[in-house]
Amino acid sequence: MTGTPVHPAHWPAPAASGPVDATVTVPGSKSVTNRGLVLAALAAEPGWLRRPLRSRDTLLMAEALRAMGVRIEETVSSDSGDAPGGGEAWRIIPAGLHGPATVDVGNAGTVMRFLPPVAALANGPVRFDGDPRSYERPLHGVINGLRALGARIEDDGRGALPLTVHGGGALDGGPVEIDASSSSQFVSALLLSAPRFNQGVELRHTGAALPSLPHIRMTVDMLRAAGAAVDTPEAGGERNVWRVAPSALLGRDLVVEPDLSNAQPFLAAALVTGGRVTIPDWPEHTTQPGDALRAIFTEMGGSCELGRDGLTFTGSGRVHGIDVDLSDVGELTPGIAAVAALADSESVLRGVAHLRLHETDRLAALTKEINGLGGDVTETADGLRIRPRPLHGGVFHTYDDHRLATAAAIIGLAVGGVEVENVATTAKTLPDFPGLWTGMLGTERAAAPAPRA
Ligand SMILES: O=C(O)C1=C[C@@H](OP(=O)(O)O)[C@@H](O)[C@H](O)C1
Ligand SMILES: C=C(OP(=O)(O)O)C(=O)O
Repeated sequence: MTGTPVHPAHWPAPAASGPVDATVTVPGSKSVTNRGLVLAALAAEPGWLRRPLRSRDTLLMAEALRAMGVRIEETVSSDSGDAPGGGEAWRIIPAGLHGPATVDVGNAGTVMRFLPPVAALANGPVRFDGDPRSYERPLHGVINGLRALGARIEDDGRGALPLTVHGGGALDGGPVEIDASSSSQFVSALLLSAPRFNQGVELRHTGAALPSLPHIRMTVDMLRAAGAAVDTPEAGGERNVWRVAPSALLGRDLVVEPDLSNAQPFLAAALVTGGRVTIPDWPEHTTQPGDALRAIFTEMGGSCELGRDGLTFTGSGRVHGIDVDLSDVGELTPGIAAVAALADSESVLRGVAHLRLHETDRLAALTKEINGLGGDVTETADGLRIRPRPLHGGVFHTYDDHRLATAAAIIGLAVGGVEVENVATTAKTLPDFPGLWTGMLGTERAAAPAPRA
């Protein structure tokens, strides 16, 4: 392990003493939970979310919907937590949406983008505010889009928080063009509420490349599963256009998949230590971007098998660099950068310029912090170039970014003396990350691997 912390408030990232061999149950998906909450709140009847993620981002979403009149009851069923119907469940009971209300978005992209359209459907003013960083994250696509669709919004003209949506109880809807090149969440936001707009929506993205396409597919899939008619005329040659017809939404009974992006550090631990990690309940089919880790980490030196027990990822003991376009799966970048810093060859991570506007400027933060441990990372116009170097211990700053903290933990497995500043920031999307991490390490195989049963 790592000895005395250099700063008592910092978390000494545990080094692995051998190959990890663990099964890690990862909590529910942030993206599915927060879409599920919004769709259930807009539905015509009550619904259930089972195994929801309970983390800062999802609790802020639930609190905001409650502030607008929705009832959300948190229950723990006495059935086994392993059964699809067992464990924690939230019952969502929609009601007439109303202001006055205040919404704290924290630093949750899903809350700051998905809820202004909901507020436009409410009766009365809804004020949006959040962490200092939320003032810097782009929101112009949602603000401009909603105004074009008939909403009244009071803001300071920067295309960002804070703002007040003066809901009129209904919204015209209709055709609208936005530039969503800085966040796919602008598109998801307008689509999620669109069945409740009088004319639905015909949404067209007009800017440069659109990031995080799997997250838009997740929005479309979940809308359809709730009974909405969504047309994506891509097949007819019309790209970046979505049509949602006005309709009532059904109350669903939805079991939330594990968060595959939060599975990343655990899979990375298998890769970096040449060990083996199983993630139970890995879905066979999913729109979550984390599913891409099967291919990405395999290319970086491991192998994986999807079976009855879940996804088992096995490291080979060697870690290779990678040249990869991450525009579809940008939220995986910090974890991939951490593994790349420990690889046997150079990596180039492309297509993720929009990460400069995430929880922090992730490209600058990863460059500074990995280089602070002796690494050689340079920023490119749209990503990172990472040349592995022998690393040493030191403080890894996290800038209130959960994925910076988990990236630091990955590096700490292989590099003694890494101190993670504010590891508690992982609570944005992952309750008790340090507990899960040390639990995984508690099951490390001894230096000589024990025979498998
Ligand atoms: O819709 C979603 O649930 C998300 C979309 C993506 O946002 P961007 O398109 O802004 O990168 C992703 O990075 C974020 O973590 C979650
Ligand atoms: C970009 C992320 O979050 P947000 O939903 O706040 O945009 C993320 O979780 O990596």
